[in-house]
Amino acid sequence: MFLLVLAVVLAVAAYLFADFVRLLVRQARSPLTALRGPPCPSFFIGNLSEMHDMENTNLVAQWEAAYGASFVYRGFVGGCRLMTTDPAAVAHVLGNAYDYPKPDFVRDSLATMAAGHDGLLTVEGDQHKRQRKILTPAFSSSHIKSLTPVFWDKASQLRDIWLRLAEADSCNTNDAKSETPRAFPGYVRVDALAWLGRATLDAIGLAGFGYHFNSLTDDNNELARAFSVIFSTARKFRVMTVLQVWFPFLRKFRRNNAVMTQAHATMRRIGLELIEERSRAVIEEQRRVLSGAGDLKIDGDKTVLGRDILSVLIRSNIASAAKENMSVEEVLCQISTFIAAGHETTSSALTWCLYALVQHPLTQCKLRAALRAVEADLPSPLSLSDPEQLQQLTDRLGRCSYLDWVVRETLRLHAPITSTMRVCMRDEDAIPVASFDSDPKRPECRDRLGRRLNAIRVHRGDIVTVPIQAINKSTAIWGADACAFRPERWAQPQPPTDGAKPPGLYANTLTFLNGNPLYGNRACIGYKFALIEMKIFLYVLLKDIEFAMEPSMVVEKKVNVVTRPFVKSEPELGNQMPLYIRRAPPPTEADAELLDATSTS
Ligand code: HEM
Repeated sequence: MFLLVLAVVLAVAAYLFADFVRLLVRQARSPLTALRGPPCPSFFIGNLSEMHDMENTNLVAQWEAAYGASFVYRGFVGGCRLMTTDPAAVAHVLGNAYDYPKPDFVRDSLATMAAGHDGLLTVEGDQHKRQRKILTPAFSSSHIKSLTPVFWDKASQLRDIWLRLAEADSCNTNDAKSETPRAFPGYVRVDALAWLGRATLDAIGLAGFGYHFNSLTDDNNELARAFSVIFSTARKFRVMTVLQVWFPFLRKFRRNNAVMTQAHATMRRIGLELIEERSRAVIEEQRRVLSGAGDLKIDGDKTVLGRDILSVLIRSNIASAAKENMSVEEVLCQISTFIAAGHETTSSALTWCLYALVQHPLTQCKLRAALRAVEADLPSPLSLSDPEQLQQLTDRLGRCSYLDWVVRETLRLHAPITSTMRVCMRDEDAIPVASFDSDPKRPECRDRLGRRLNAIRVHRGDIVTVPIQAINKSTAIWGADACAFRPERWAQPQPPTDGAKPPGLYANTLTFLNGNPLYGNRACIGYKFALIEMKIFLYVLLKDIEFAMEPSMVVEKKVNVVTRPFVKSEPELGNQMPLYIRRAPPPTEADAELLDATSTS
């Protein structure tokens, strides 16, 4: 017995050792070793430890200033990874997404967090192309527009809850620290992150799957609890995590406690019930259409009985040729993928937007004036049950420039996903860099010996990091005030005005990434959903509520896939955004002047 155990241990050790040697050889032969980069503080984990806090330390900007737009940092056992803020290099990597997929340790980590191994976020190649084609109709502008009543409803529900809290005795609130400081008489403290998280979860549940989480009013929904367990179990930075990156074998030894297993089982059971229910409804819908019963006819999304994304996905799935269909397992993974991808990203964006507005009270006042002007000549009060009125208002919000500028500036400066990683799967490749002649402000790309490069050579297995947030606020792209929150910069038609623009899908930023339908489109499929949702929430909340923050409070960013706020002086409260709220005073004549300022800035 002892010998058998010894043999197994030796076999495993030999296997790991061989893998380790292969890794060292591959890393040593990578052409990336020729590039410049910061010193490596640790042989074992390279620069990874200092990068953990890079959204607060502006580390990438410091590295960019020292080594240019493309340089290498070190990963596990000194492996060189390319980091680039160069628009041409980023465009090449994102534009050839099927040759530059997410590394398998990233996919694996996203899959175990919630997205599943067969969801759109984690699949690659032909499977991704097929899924994206089936899912695209569910995210068309017209379809997203038909989902807006859900956003109006949830935003109004949150506003009413906040106003009730604000108007009740502040000592009676359930929020963590209800004591109102003297600086804010008449205000009450709420944790905006938690409340917005609940509201956006409710919204994705209804708009995505016709499922009522009711998390704004009920703490006990079992699916909401399952998701909260899964998200909060997101892994901490541990040596084991680093080892699992390179030795997939070790991923089998992840700590998966009973609560987590139970949460996954709940997610699966409810997901299957939802699919069955929706499939039955869609098949019945089609049967009635084919038999000529009732007044139903198939007319794109307009015949939707349930307008939710899952119904459209099932309908689109049924309409595809059999070999193009998604399996039940794949459909199941889309449910958790959309909840994972669409809920905390949007609540993070909204939370950071409110943060930016409390830091810039004049902008908050201007935005409120602009929002109040949107409904100036509509019958008042707004009726949520009048779809025509809601549609009219949604269209007007779409045309409110100042709201659009605030949303763009928030998503530029506070991208909820701050970086992404890709791995080269071509045997070798030359990643182009922006030429110095086309963009003289940009530092040239040079190797360790100081030689100017027109392209960066990479081999299969080389990792490329795209620092989304750092590119969004790069001074080389956005100018000297790149780090300032200044919505007025969007008064120009297409900022940034000179130099090479980042190859982003939205507002010349990389917040939603970008893609190429032929070679791999990994851009955010839900970006129109997120933008409309954000605008409706901001309209409903800002119009009636005034927000403030204790000036002494230092808020930092903590990145765990999504960026969340963290108050330095209150670490025991974890991620939070403590804001002070009160009912906004009625409009005054000064609002008209503010409104003028928004249109002339
Ligand atoms: C402000 C809100 C949002 C932001 C900033 C955001 C950002 C992103 C980013 C950066 C990616 C690419 C990730 C990568 O490849 O590394 C992505 C992908 C994705 N997003 Fe979003 N997202 C948001 C909202 C949403 C919403 C509301 C949904 C769904 C309802 C959604 C669904 C997805 C999906 C399914 C993918 C994977 C797409 C693919 O690989 O083909 N996102 N998102």
